[in-house]
Amino acid sequence: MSTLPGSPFLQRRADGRLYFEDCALDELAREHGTPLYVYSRSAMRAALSAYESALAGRAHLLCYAMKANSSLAVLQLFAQAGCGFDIVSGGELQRVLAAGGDPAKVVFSGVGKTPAEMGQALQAGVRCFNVESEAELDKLSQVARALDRRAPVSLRVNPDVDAKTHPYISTGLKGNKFGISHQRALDVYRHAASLPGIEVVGIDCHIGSQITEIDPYLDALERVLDLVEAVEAQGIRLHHLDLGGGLGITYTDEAPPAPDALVAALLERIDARGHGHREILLEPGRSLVGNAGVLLTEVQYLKPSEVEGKHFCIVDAAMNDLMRPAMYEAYMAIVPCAERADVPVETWDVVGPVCESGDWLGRERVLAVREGDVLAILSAGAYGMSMASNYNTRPRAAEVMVEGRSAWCIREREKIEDLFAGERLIG
Ligand SMILES: Cc1ncc(COP(=O)(O)O)c(C=O)c1O
Ligand SMILES: N[C@@H](CCCC[NH3+])C(=O)O
Repeated sequence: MSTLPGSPFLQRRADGRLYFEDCALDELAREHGTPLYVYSRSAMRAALSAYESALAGRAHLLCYAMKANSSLAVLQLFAQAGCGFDIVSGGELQRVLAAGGDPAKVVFSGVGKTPAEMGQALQAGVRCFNVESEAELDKLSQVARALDRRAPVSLRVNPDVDAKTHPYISTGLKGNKFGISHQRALDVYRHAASLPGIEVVGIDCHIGSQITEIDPYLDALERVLDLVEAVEAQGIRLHHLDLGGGLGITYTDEAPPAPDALVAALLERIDARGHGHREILLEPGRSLVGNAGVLLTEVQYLKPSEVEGKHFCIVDAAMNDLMRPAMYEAYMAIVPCAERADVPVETWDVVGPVCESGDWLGRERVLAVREGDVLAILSAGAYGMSMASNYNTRPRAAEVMVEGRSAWCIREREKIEDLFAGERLIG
């Protein structure tokens, strides 16, 4: 038995087959078809309890950043465990409610909240708006007044800290569109405190995603705490510190800190500066679900190229199912669901059927494969299905949740008719 990168719940057993918990992945592929996302409930729960145990004894709220994986059964799991949610749209709020989540544990982030979304969130009674600009603050005050309410607000501060991650997923540098610069934030807090529709309740910061070091978090925390002290010196009380999400996972050989190591380092610094009485909010996404998911795909054709050394393994999943490789050149491990010794090992570019040269899932992968084999793309639980599209009129994949020997279909495969159901011919 051997464990693969990322999750102790994913194992290659003595029979040469890959199991998620006690479910053989080649069997799930046969039963449900491919492409197929498979998630492990135990892996998600284990990731959550790593955060929860590190925060035990503290006033805290974990707000799962649901953009990472917003499937209802995933949200249901976190809601039942008592989590809140970090949302970025009215649609995400509706999903939280549909999954049984508590709106009073929801924080609403995002640079472009519309007045309609603000109203919807106020009516639902969200815990806090993480406001990202002065213009948004003024709009939110107006919307709240019109509803005869006051909107609970944190300012999302941009601390200008390098999270040392891919430029597309860095959010805390001064050139990024996110948050209010830490130099301007004190003035904006004063303005917020003067607005009739706003009630200042906290401070928020989120510096990026797939972060593999603790130091950028501590650098950001120092700036946030400097600001908290300056704001409170003006008589404006900040109840909670929301330190965002962003903790990375292992895709191949990355070694990010474990959630408990990150939380311990943050709490130590918070206590050392005399802020230990504040409630801590965190917004982890990827680190709760990323390693708890795989994408299964069947090999359609093997196409050894005439060009020296280029061999294509054409599979039935594509960039529309899993966008990370095409979008960020992200490395995702790819392994066969059942090992075979009857074909030679070759170096393959694993590509999808979509009509784009950028439609690849893995380059130069050493695999022994034949047509009809099922491959597993690992660590696909975050930013996989939630970023899937219908490009090339491809229906989105089905999803299965496993726990022990049980497996539940949590999302049916989309049908072609679903894709143009709302379209109209003219005349
Ligand atoms: C505001 C906000 N909070 C939390 C997250 C979660 O990030 P991650 O999935 O990297 O933990 C994101 C995404 O980067 C985000 O934009
Ligand atoms: N979609 C990105 C993460 C974006 C984080 C959202 N702020 C990824 O797959 O890595």
